[in-house]
Amino acid sequence: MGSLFEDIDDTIFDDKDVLAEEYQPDEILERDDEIGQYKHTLKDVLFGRNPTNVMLYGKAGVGKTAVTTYVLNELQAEAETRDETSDVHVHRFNCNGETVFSTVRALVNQLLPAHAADFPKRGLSTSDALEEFYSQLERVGGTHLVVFDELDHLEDANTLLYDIPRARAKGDLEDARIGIIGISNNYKFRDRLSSKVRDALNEDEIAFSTYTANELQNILRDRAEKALVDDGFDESAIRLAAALAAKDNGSARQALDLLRKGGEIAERNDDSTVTEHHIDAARDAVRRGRLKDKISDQSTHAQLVLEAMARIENRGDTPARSKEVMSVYQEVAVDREQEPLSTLKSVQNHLSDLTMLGFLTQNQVNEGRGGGVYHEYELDMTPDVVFGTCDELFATTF
Ligand SMILES: Nc1ncnc2c1ncn2[C@@H]1O[C@H](COP(=O)(O)OP(=O)(O)OP(=O)(O)O)[C@@H](O)[C@H]1O
Repeated sequence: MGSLFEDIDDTIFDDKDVLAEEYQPDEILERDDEIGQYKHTLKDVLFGRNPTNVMLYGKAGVGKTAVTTYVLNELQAEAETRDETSDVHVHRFNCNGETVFSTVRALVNQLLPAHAADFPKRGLSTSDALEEFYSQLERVGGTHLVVFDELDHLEDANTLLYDIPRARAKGDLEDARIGIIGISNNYKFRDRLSSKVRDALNEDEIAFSTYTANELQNILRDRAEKALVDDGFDESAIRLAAALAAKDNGSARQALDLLRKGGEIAERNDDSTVTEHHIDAARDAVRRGRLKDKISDQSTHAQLVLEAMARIENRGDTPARSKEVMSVYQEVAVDREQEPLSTLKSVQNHLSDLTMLGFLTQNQVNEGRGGGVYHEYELDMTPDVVFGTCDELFATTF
C-alpha cells in the first residue's frame, strides 16, 4: 500500500507565508501619504529631540500595524547609520483587557535585563510600576517608542497618557526619551480623554481611510505574484476579491483572506489557476472569519457580555432584560477567569454599544400606563461563532 500523502505532489502556492496574517510586506502600497506624515512626525528622533506622540486611527485591516512596523524598522535602521543619533528602542503592547498597572508592568518586564526577576504582579501600585519603568528607561538610555495597540480598550488610559508625556518635565527621565504611538479603531477615543491629558499628549493624528477596490487590487496583485506559482491566478480573482472586500469594509486583511482561501479551494480541486469562481466559493468562510475579527476587536468585557447573550440565546431565553444579562455575564466572567464589572450601568453601556455595532438587536418595551420603559436584547448572529471566538480569545489570555 502506498503512503497516505504520496499523491500530493503539486501546489499552487510558491510561498504561502506571503498571504499569512503575520507576514510583514517589505513594500507598503497605497499608503504614501500616511507614511509621509509618519516620517515627518518621527523625524525629531534622528536629531536627539523628544519624539512627538502619534495617534493612528482607522478601521480594522487598513494597514495601521503594517505601516507602523515598516516606518519604525526604517527609523531604527537609519538611526543606526548616524553616529550622532542615539539608539531607538521599540516596545509593542496590546492594551485589550489590560489595566494601566498590567500595561506598565508588562513594559517593565520587557525592559528588565534577562536575569532579573519579573516585576511583582501584586502588592505594588501603578506609581511604583511607573517609577520602575522610568528607571529601566534611564538604565537602557536612548529613545523609546512605545506602540500601544488597541489603546481605546485600556481601562483608564487617562492616567498613562498623562504621566508618560510629562516624565521629563517632572524629572523622572533625564537621559532617556520616550514617545507614545497609540493605535485605535475608535475615532471618538480622543474625546474621551480629559482636556489636561490632551494637552499633555499634544499628539499628531494620522487617519487611515478604508481601501478602495482599486487600491486593494494593487495590494492583492503584488501579493498574488509573490505567493502563487507563475500563471497561478487570473485577474478575475483579484478583481472579485478586491471588489468584495471594498464593498464590505475596505480591509486589506479581508481581501487577502479571500485570496488565500480561494487558493486553498483551487488547490483542493486540483485547479492550477485561482479564478473568480474560487473567490466566490471562499466568501462564506471569510464572512465567518470577519465576524470573528469583529468580536476580537471588542474589549474584554464587551466580549463577556456578548458571550452572556449567546448563552441566553442558546437556552431560548431571549429577548432578555439587562438584569438577566448581568447575572449571566457574571457567571461567564467567573468561567473565563476575569474580574466582572460590578455595576448594572456598565453592563448596560456594553449592551448599547454592542447593539450599535450590530451584534445585538434592542427592543423598547413600554409597560403601559404607570409602568416604566425598559429594553430587551437579542443576539443578532449565531451563538456558535461567539462561543468559538471566545474560546480562542480566552485560551490565549492569562
Ligand atoms: N498598504 C498595504 N500594503 C500591503 N499590505 C497591506 C497594506 N495594508 C494592509 N496590508 C496587509 O493587510 C493585513 C492587515 O493589515 P494591518 O494588520 O496593518 O491592519 P490594521 O489596520 O493594523 O488592522 P487592526 O486594527 O485590525 O490591527 C496585513 O496582513 C497587512 O500586511
